[in-house]
Amino acid sequence: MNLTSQYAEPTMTQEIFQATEPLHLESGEILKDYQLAYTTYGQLNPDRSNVVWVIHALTGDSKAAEWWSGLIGEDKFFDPADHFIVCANLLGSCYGSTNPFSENPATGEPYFYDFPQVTPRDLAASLEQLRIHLGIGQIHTLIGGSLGGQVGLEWAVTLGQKLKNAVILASTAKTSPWVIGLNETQRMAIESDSTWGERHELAGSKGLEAARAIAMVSYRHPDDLTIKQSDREEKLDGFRAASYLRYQGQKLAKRFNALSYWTLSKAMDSHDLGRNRGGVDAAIASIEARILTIGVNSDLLFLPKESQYISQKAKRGTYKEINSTAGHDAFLIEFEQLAYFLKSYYLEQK
Ligand SMILES: CC(=O)SCCNC(=O)CCNC(=O)[C@H](O)C(C)(C)COP(=O)(O)OP(=O)(O)OC[C@H]1O[C@@H](n2cnc3c(N)ncnc32)[C@H](O)[C@@H]1OP(=O)(O)O
Ligand SMILES: N[C@@H](CCO)C(=O)O
Repeated sequence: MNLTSQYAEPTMTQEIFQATEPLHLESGEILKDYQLAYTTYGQLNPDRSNVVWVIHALTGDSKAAEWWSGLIGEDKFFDPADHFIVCANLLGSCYGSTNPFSENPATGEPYFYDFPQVTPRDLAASLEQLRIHLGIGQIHTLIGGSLGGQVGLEWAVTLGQKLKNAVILASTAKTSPWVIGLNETQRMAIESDSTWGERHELAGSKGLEAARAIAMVSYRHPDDLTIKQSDREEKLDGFRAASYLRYQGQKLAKRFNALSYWTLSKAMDSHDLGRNRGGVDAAIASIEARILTIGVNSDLLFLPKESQYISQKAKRGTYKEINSTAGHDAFLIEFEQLAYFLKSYYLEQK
């Protein structure tokens, strides 16, 4: 299959990878038949040394040049004229990869609530199968933020010398109780929707709206809302911040579903790079690639010190910090700073 999107640059292709090997999950369950939807931009160069592998965050998709348009595209830092850029939709997500609405081979029906628990390590293992399928021997740069950074770290451990650079943004080596708590409040919101438990794609969608609104508060910083959502007039109700959060909830519920959200937020909670590896420090130190971690000074979700910690414990780590009032999502927004950090990082010799 080679679908060409009307929005695509000429060198973009979207494909489906159908796995031939089952995926043995950390939970002990086995995902027998699974697929990954992936997008590529540009061409592999003759010595196959120009691979940039992008990993999306919680609600992203494989079209990295759309949601990271300031970083990927013609004349951008990662230009398809120079790089072969790959991004796959993560397992569990609803943009073409196997997810809770896919057919469960054991029953012939959609998985719905029986979709197995997946972890960032499992997600990395599925990407590894795609790498092998694509015949990519070495990845020049693996880059991902938030959940994408967790998956990137997991994959960096197992890729060994097949990876040259890992760029991990606004992420962590082990999910903090704070983030797990925030995610649990969002799942509680989903559970409180009376349609949760029903077997269709809109199940839990009002709950998902509330979950996204809660999440958005953690993706922003108080200063950001003060700048963008202060009310000019004196009032008792009908505040801009309230309508902003309601709108953001509705916007996500139109393009996502509660079961995928549940699956991926559980994956985020389960992240522990050090599990069965002698702890987080040993796991970070085992990464052969150079690592650039980028924190956000105003991130209230994955704190900048968590990103800094990874670079401190890495064999060859560098830390940079985005200065922004945007909060956690700054890694999806502050393109000039990102491009500057990347440029200086690649110029450094380590
Ligand atoms: C198929 C797909 O789309 S998947 C891929 C896209 N998504 C991803 O990859 C996930 C990562 N991206 C994101 O999370 C987001 O896109 C971000 C963080 C980069 C930017 O978020 P945005 O919602 O675009 O920006 P922001 O927080 O400033 O909100 C702007 C929106 O809120 C609306 N808004 C702003 N203030 C208010 C208010 N007081 N009341 C109601 N609505 C408001 C704006 O009109 C705008 O609406 P629009 O999105 O329909 O144009
Ligand atoms: N705003 C990001 C989430 C946090 O990384 C997303 O919706 O994927």
